[in-house]
Amino acid sequence: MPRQPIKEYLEENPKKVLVLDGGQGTELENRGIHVANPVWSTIPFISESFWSNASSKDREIVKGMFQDFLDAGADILMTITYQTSFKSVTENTPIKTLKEYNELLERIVSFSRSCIGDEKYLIGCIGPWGAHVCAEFNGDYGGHPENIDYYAYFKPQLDNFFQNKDLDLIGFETVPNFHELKAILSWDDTILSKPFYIGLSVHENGVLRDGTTMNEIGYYIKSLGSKINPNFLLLGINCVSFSDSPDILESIHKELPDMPLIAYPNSGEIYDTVKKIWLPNHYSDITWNDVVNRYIKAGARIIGGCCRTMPDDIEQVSAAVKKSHK
Ligand code: MET
Ligand SMILES: [Zn+2]
Repeated sequence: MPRQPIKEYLEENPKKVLVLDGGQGTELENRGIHVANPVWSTIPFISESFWSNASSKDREIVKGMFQDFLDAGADILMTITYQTSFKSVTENTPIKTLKEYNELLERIVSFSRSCIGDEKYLIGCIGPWGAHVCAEFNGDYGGHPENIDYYAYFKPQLDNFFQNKDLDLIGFETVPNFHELKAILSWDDTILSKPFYIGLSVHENGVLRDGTTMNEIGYYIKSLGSKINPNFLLLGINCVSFSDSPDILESIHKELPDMPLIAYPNSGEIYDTVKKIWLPNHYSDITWNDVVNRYIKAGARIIGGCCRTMPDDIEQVSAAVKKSHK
């Protein structure tokens, strides 16, 4: 077994920080894949030619992206499965059965593993319910978010990922709603049977997108006490504003000082949904080095980038992490 189990690695090396890759969906878009469709960055994997034609252009693009993140210094990379829930895939692609869906996930995971080799860690990435209903950035899960059957939504992807030995960690990303967070934390280690983390989607002003404060989240997690799933390894933030992210991570650390954290912000650019362009980040004087140092002081153990962060960003994260290890 070339990789030490990630839980053991984090426990035995309390001062070490792992470098995560950058924003994959937006990076594939930069490289020419048209991701504007209901299953977003899953799209290249839906076409049979991706699998049957070894020199398919999309295949080269995905491989090239993984290689560039590896060259930038990533220790841990993600499968491109943010919008690959059973519901999204079966409603929007020719894939209709559980058998075909499982084949799709197995192909994606084993392809990702072949791109990154056996030594790096691989995260099975799972987008929130919000990714299915376009609500990751407003947390609006309708009138009765408590009645949504989150388990039914996640189950096919979870069942598949939890039995796949190529995956070291499961990532619930961009979770914007407190009811969804509580649902995930209510599942025990028979359901969530391998290490997982939760990345929260947090507004610039520091509250979860649905308005829940970090204090309420901290209080809730502490109240679970020994009932907490032992596979819950890290809590953190992803796809939040680059410049506000250190304050946000520090606020989580203040509530839960012993919790290992994960942080991977977006580039800080804002997407103009009308003009369909990215508008610049107004705080470009803040560097990755500053951000990474503040994250590490606040208990971060995995650091990388989300949407619109590129290999060049990961190189800067990696340089800052290396300096901190000296
Ligand atoms: C909307 S956040 C998207 C996160 C996902 N891991 C990606 O970069 O593709
Ligand atoms: Zn993102």
